[in-house]
Amino acid sequence: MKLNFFKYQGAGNDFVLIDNRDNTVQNIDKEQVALLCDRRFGIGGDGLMLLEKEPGFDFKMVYYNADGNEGSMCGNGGRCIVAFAKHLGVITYTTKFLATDGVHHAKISDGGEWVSLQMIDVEEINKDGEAFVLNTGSPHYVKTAADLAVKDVYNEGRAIRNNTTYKQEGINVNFVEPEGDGFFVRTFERGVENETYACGTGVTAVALAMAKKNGQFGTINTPIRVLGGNINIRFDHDGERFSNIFLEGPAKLVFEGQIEI
Ligand SMILES: N[C@H](CCC[C@H](N)C(=O)O)C(=O)O
Repeated sequence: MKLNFFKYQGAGNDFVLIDNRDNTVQNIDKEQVALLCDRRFGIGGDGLMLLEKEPGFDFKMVYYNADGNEGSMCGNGGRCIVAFAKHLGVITYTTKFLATDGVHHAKISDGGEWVSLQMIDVEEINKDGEAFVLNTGSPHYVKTAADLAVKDVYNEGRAIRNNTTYKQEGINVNFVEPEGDGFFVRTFERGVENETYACGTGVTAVALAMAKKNGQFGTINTPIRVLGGNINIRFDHDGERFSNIFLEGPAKLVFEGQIEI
């Protein structure tokens, strides 16, 4: 099968995107997705997305993790597929699309490289020892850390992701340290099974967990630095519920090409 692909990155979280409005990609298997995402034998990416037609929506986002398993919601992927939809002429500056966790609204800047994506509302934040556990479309573990720049995120994150509590379903592990008027965050991602340069649902989880931890209510704006750039999260917190959550950051086309699989 010959595929035309587009490679995007959002704060260094990178993805292979395929326009599947004509349904040429059907029953893509785990090995094929993993090969496309492989940085040595394939194109390379933290995940792969198909942009598909969906009645009542501008498009549907189908997301796979780099290991080939169909993943849950991907925030940076969501921002990249919005930029891709604009590039294809499917949308102009605003959109309503469907993803695995439900309906998403998004807005894209004039230049088409800055995307604000609404995330699902969150009510439940649990504790695991000192850490926070919540689902922002994907499951996340959030733990504060000191000297994050030199932390062994790969080994510590992998150990948490594979402990008896999380081994079966997996979890994304985020370490956070205060920085300026926001935070610095590093994430070990399930499905990539490695540290990535950014994780959108992850930084969203961090922003909400830190607001809960610090007792912040009202409309909150949280700037977060990740290894691949800067992301902003704004949301409302009424003490019970987090709503109007927006994940904002860059989404850029890197290159496009054709590959035979
Ligand atoms: N990189 C993604 C998360 C992908 C989800 C995945 N790692 C999982 O939970 O299976 C993001 O920007 O939100």
